[in-house]
Amino acid sequence: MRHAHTVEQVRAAEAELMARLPEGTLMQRAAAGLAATCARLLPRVYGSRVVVLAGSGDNGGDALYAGARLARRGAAVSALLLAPERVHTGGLAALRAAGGRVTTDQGEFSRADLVLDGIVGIGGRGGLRPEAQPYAAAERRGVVVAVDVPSGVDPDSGAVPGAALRADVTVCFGTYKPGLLVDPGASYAGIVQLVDIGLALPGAGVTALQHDDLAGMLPVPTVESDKYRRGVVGVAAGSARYPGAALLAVAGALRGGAGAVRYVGTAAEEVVRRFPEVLVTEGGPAGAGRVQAWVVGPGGGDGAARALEEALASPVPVLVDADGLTELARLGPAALAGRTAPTLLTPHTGEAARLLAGATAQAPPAADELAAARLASARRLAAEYRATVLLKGSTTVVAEPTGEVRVNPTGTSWLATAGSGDVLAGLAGSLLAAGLGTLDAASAAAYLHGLGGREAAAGGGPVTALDVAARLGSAWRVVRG
Ligand SMILES: NC(=O)C1=CN([C@@H]2O[C@H](COP(=O)(O)OP(=O)(O)OC[C@H]3O[C@@H](n4cnc5c(N)ncnc54)[C@H](OP(=O)(O)O)[C@@H]3O)[C@@H](O)[C@H]2O)[C@@H](O)CC1
Ligand SMILES: [K+]
Repeated sequence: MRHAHTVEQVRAAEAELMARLPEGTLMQRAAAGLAATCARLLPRVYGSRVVVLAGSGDNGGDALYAGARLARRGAAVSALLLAPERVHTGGLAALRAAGGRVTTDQGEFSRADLVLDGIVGIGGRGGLRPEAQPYAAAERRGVVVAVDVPSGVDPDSGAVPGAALRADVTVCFGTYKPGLLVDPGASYAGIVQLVDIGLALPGAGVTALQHDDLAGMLPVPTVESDKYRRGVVGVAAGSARYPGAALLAVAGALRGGAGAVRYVGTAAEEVVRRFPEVLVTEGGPAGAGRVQAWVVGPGGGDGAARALEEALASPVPVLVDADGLTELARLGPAALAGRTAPTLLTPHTGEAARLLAGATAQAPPAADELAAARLASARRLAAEYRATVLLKGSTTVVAEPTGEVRVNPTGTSWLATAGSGDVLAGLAGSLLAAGLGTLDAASAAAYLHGLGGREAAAGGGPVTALDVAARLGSAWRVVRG
């Protein structure tokens, strides 16, 4: 699991540790880890050209001290100072003492084998300032290593409010920052490496699953398992207008670990023809047999209102997607007030905007605003509806009403394809039926779905939702080792 902490949490832990250590110890730990990563990235340190972009704070100090360490190993290190009158004096002195120099030739940025971005770190606000903006657009031949955070990325939210420096590698200190894991910030961070500097941190509000976490979470049948013990997932999806959504949701549900899939709705004939193993019932959820979790809404059309009402009245977990969400936005959070079992909402940003409007009786916010602040948007929605919310997008995030968030590290932009969300809904519902809680089911489903998407897109071409569903089995095998 990757744990990410806010700037406020990092500052508090830093102050507590600094009070017990000789001055400068933390910065030296940070610089040592940074220099070690840079040395690994260079074919050889001796003779390579390194440029340090140094801003006015300790982030610049880290970069200058790391530059000094590389200079001592024979690199030709020069520093471009963004605020010369406020540069970190200790860092600059160390660099000079090691044979590094200050330059004003911005062209050195483009010629460097490696650039250290120490313009601004967790003290940064807003995008790059005018003096740093040319570097965001400049050509580069070497690798760019961001110090703690790519400059211009908001560490807490991942928002990129103006120009930012795109990194190939980000070396962060003490903990991950949420902005390194959530787009758009994550897309500026490249590969993120963590250097332990000894901070004692509280529980993380934002986490990201890794392969090992999935291996421990996914349901595994035992010798005593029968289909009912493994869970039956009910899928109320598809309509005369969108029969395909039923097939895609069922395709996802069949690969989520539940023992059986029960389909209710008007696409029953097509579903059985395609998937003979599925139990089918005409009508709505209320008249169907026993299930351990419901998925309602994909392609539901006019039938979505009734399916939603019946599913929400049941005492089992319910996942609401697509047309079910449109209906829920109309009803508002009151529709979930009487639920005794958990509810999982899986909106894209457009649906999230409608849901928020339904909760606040205000005009819906712009979907791109929600996407730019996706952590805050998902948290707000989860709090308003008192439900778990999986907000789809370039980084899918799952938020609990408590504010706890999991961000999904897998995925590919090829997943933004018609029907992909139907597969995800079926998969997550199946994991719910198999007994996972809403947070685990949603984040595990997003993870597997992302891996399936990556695998389907491995050749570099477009993928279809069915391609993704077909790869889910192998995604399970990958994470279970
Ligand atoms: N926490 C830890 O445990 C450890 C932290 N360490 C390191 O310290 C870093 C934090 O250092 P920090 O506090 O000095 O802040 P930092 O990010 O260098 O900014 C400095 C100043 O920049 C300015 N500024 C603001 N926005 C800007 C912008 N967009 N573009 C340009 N400038 C901008 C603003 O000043 P202003 O100009 O507004 O007066 C601000 O005060 C941290 O990221 C890590 O690298 C490690 O050494 C070890 C342990
Ligand atoms: K930086």
